[in-house]
Amino acid sequence: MILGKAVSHSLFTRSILHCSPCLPSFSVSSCGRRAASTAAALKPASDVEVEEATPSPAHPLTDKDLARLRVQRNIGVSAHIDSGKTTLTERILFYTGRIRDIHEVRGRDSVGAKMDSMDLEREKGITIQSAATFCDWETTNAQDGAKTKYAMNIIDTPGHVDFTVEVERALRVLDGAVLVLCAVAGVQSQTTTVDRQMRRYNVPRVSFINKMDRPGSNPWRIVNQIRTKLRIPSAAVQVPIGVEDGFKGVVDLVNWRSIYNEGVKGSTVVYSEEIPEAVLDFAKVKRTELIEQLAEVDEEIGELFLNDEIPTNGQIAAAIRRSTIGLKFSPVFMGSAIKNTGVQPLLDGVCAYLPNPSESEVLAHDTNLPPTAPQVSLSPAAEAPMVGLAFKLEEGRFGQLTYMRVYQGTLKKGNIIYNARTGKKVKVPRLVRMHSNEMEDIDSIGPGEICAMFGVECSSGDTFTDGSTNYSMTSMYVPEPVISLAIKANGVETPNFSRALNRFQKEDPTFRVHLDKDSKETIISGMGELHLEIYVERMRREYNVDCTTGKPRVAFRETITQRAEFNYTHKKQTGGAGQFAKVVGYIEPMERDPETGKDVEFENVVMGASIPTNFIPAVEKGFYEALEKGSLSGNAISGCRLVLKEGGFHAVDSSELAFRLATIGAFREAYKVARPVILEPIMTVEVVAPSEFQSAVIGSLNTRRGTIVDSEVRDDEFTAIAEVALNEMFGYSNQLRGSTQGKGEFSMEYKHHMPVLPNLQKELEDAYRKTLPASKK
Ligand SMILES: Nc1nc2c(ncn2[C@@H]2O[C@H](COP(=O)(O)OP(=O)(O)OP(=O)(O)O)[C@@H](O)[C@H]2O)c(=O)[nH]1
Repeated sequence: MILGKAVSHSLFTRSILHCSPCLPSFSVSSCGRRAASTAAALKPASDVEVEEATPSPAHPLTDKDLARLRVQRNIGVSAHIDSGKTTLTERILFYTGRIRDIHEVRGRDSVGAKMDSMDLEREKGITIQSAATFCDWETTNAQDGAKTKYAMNIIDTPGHVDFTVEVERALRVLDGAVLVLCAVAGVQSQTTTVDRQMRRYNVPRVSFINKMDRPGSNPWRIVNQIRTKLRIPSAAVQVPIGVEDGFKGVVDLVNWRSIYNEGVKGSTVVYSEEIPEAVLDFAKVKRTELIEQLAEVDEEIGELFLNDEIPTNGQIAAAIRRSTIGLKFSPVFMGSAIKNTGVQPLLDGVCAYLPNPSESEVLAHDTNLPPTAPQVSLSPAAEAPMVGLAFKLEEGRFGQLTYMRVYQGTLKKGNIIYNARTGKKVKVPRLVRMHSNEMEDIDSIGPGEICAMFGVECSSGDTFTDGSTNYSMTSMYVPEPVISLAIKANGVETPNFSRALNRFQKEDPTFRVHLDKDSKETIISGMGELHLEIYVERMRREYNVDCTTGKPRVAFRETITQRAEFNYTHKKQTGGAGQFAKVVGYIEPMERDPETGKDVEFENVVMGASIPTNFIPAVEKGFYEALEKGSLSGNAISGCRLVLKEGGFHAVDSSELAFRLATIGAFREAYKVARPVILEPIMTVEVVAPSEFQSAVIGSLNTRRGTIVDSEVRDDEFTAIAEVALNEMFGYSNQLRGSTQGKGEFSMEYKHHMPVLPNLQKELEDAYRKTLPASKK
């Protein structure tokens, strides 16, 4: 465990989360992607002929499209920290021929894993940025030996929750995922976070129980946890041959055969029709369990089951595929990435059971239509008008790189494309396919594929079209920062200081920078200490800027609890041109959008010409400026909508400045009446420690005003999950170490912001008032 150990030197140890109870089965959300209709009765390529999904009526898929899409997979590898995602991906790259040798995460050869391409990642042994790679995989049909070559885009995402936005980005654009779990630790706090993110974007997943070689590994406990903790109907599609040190292969329950890895680094896969005697009976039981689970979620198997008929291998495989794509089931694979066992069968499973790009419906808004109009369904037809989503920006050695998933049509080098948000057009000068930090130039990219473009300025989450449509895709969910600190360049501040901060902000929407107007300090905010630490370190390494940082502070926020009207006139007549602007409207509390995380909004409902339209943007600007600093504690204001109803202007004295200042003044007045409160981040804290320390751990969480929401005792260790205010977590890693003889581990993740207790509110208000100049008190 890299970071959660109680020996961590850091103030807070990094954050991970247990989500609130999940829905019993996957729900359909409107995050721009809907689960594919299961009616298409999709069958696995490795076993039976594949039927394709219903084509979009507007742009039907041609046979050529279908042939291309059928063998395409865009998948992510996600999990709790240290489950072995990077180690697994390294094997995948090796077996698919992408890399010539395997290098371990923090391995002795000091090369580091391919996908951890940043120096910092290799040093710390953690994944910080998600890396995309492209590879091929050939499967062999178990029945007739027919071979099929698949093209895969794989994204290895960070497990650490401070970099959660990287996971969001990846899942937004992937068609399927591999959820990696440790065979000993099982479902951990971050597993549930990743699970929630997969649900948000309706991403079907196969599960992979890794580390089967570890002492104490127990895949059946993990399968059970997937069912009960993640509430996903699931069943193993394999049974291990040998345990722990003796783990040497798996029984394939679908095709009823044994699979072993042999040769150099397990690169030869040996199939045998003989099932070892030691596991034969058990494998039969588990195959029956697989069929029973499928009967619960799949009609065809359900029917056969009721009639006491035994499904064929092909029928079982087809049912797994249908129910996985239909978000009703997750097949469970097992292996040991480090021991090179079970990885190739997992790859076969990815091809067999995860969807191709035509099998999930992707939606976009037509911005020509009113926002309430139904969204349009995009079609992965090569000849359709191009629509793509820029999901990640990265500034590398060669300039800005923009990662894009093309959803519809074809993107070609030299094409003119339009940014749907800004309306700006841009020529695509260079198109590449990424392999971690190396690239391959390409001339064009078809729908359903992932590529990177050079020289395309935009923000992450922007939609690009070829200009013939006005489609725009919803962006991804961006959580609120929870921690902030003041940062200052040592010595004279060079332009590199702001250059670096600007670049990081563009790359990462959870990293924010603002200038505190009163203290004149630059404040950076993010998802956790490690998150900010990494950026400070990157400033030093990549921009040659050494910085001093202040003490990490909790990112408190302010919000309003009731609606308040305003009717405000800003008037100034001090010789020369005067200033005049009048604004009338109200502010009201606003719920956070569960999809995008947006919780502030400006709405203009002015009828007639009481405010000329050219001044409206100045009102909006004034509103956002006023939100930067609440009057209670100086923290930013969230959860607030401003509605502008009418106003007044003067032919000579009205200006943008006057309207901006009028709005700030109006907001400040209304804010006092809107019963403002201070909010603090509440974290979900997970502690794992030997059972003998249970009462000490629970006691310490209680004294920190924590609410215990779940606990579990296993053999000789226990897990406690509590909700605790981040402000109460200072010094917790030291305390935990002391109270558990260094054997306890903890992790935490942001849950939500909640109003602080009245005494803390008073304390924060008093402290803030002291920092203000006399005129503002
Ligand atoms: N015993 C055992 N150890 C493994 C296995 N796979 C990975 N590990 C070890 O587990 C540790 C974490 O592996 P990583 O591949 O870095 O895990 P990760 O999930 O990518 O970690 P983050 O990127 O930090 O989230 C490393 O020390 C690996 O050597 C496995 O199959 N068996």
